[in-house]
Amino acid sequence: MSFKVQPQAPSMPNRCQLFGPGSRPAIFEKMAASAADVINLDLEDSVAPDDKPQARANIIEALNDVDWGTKTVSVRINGLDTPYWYRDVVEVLEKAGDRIDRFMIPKVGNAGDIYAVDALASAVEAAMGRTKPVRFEVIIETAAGLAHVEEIAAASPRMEAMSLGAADYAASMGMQTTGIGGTQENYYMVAPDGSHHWGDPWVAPITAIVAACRTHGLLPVDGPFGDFSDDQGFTAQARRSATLGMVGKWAIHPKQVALANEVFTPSEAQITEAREILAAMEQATKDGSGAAVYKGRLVDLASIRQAEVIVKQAELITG
Ligand SMILES: C[C@@H](C(=O)SCCNC(=O)CCNC(=O)[C@H](O)C(C)(C)COP(=O)(O)OP(=O)(O)OC[C@H]1O[C@@H](n2cnc3c(N)ncnc32)[C@H](O)[C@@H]1OP(=O)(O)O)[C@H](O)C(=O)O
Ligand SMILES: [Mg+2]
Repeated sequence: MSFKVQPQAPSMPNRCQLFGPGSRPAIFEKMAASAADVINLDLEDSVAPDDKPQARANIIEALNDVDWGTKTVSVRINGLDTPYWYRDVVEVLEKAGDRIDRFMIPKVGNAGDIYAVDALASAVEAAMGRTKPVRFEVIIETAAGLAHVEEIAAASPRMEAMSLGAADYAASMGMQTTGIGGTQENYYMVAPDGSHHWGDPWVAPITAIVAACRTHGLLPVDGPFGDFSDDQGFTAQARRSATLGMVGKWAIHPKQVALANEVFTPSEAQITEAREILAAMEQATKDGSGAAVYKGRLVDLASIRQAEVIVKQAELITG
C-alpha cells in the first residue's frame, strides 16, 4: 500500500441510475416509484434544443413537488460547449429547493470544466444561502475526458461519481460502431478453428475510470446500454463492469432497473463465500499463519480485502 491511503468512495447505494428526459414530465412519478437508487433528470441529449427551457421548468417543478423518497436525485446539465449549461445551473439551484443532490456534467474534457461549474454553483449557493452543496457526477465520453480522467476525478470536493458514456465516447474516439455499449459485431478474435470470439471494446475506458475513481474516492458507474430489448446483453455488460470494479449501471428504460440491481447486489452465494473466506483467514491468523486453503485454493491477507469488498457491498444494500 502506498503511504497515501486509498480513500473510501461515498457510502451510498448506486446500483442503478434511471434516466428520463426533462421534456417528458409524465414519467417523473414513475421514475420516483422505481427501484433505482439514483434518478437522472435529463436536460442534455434526450431533450431537443427548442424544448430546453420547458424541460428546465419541468425538472424544477418535479424537484419541488415529487416525493423522491430516499433516492439520490441528479440533474444532467448541458455540456460546457453549449449556450444552455449556465442557465441549467443557475435556474435549478435558485429554484429547486433542497431535493437536488447532484449535477451530472456531460462530456467533461479536463479539470477546468469542473472548476467552471464549481465556481458558478458556489456563487449561486452563496447568493441563495444554500447550506447543502450540490455534488457532482461526470460522464467520461470523449477522448479528452479519458486522457484527463485522473485530474477530472481529483478536480473538486463536490465530485462523487463518474460514468462511462459509451455512445459519445465511441463517436469522439472515431470508433466504427453505432450500438450503445455491449458487444460490437466487428470486435472479435478468430480462433484456430475459424470460430469468432467477441471481445469487450469498453474494457479500457472502464478500467481507467475505475482506477481514477478508486484513487480519489469516487463511485465508478457504467453508462447506457441502448438496446433495451436485449436483457441478456445488458446483464452481460453489467456483469463485466461489476467484475472490473464498477458499482452500478444506467437504465435508459425502466425494464433495465431490476437487471442492474440484480447484478450490482452481491448474491447469497457470493456473500456466503466471502464470509467463509473471512472465517478461514480468522482461523489462519489464530494459528499464526498468513495464508490458508479454502476449497482447494490459496487465500491470504489480500483475500480478506477482496472478501470485505463483497461484504461491504451487501451491508450497504441491506443497511
Ligand atoms: C446515450 C447517451 C445518453 O444520453 S443515454 C440517457 C439519455 N436518454 C434518456 O434519458 C432516455 C430515457 N428513456 C426514455 O426516454 C424512454 O424510456 C424510451 C424513449 C427509451 C422508451 O419510452 P417508451 O414510452 O416508448 O417505452 P415503453 O416501453 O412504451 O414504456 C413502458 C412504460 O414505462 C414508462 N417509461 C418509459 N420510460 C421511462 C423512464 N425512463 N422512466 C420511468 N418510466 C418510463 C412508460 O411511460 C410506460 O408506462 P405505462 O404506460 O406502462 O404506465 C450517453 O450520454 C452516451 O453518450 O452514451
Ligand atoms: Mg452522451
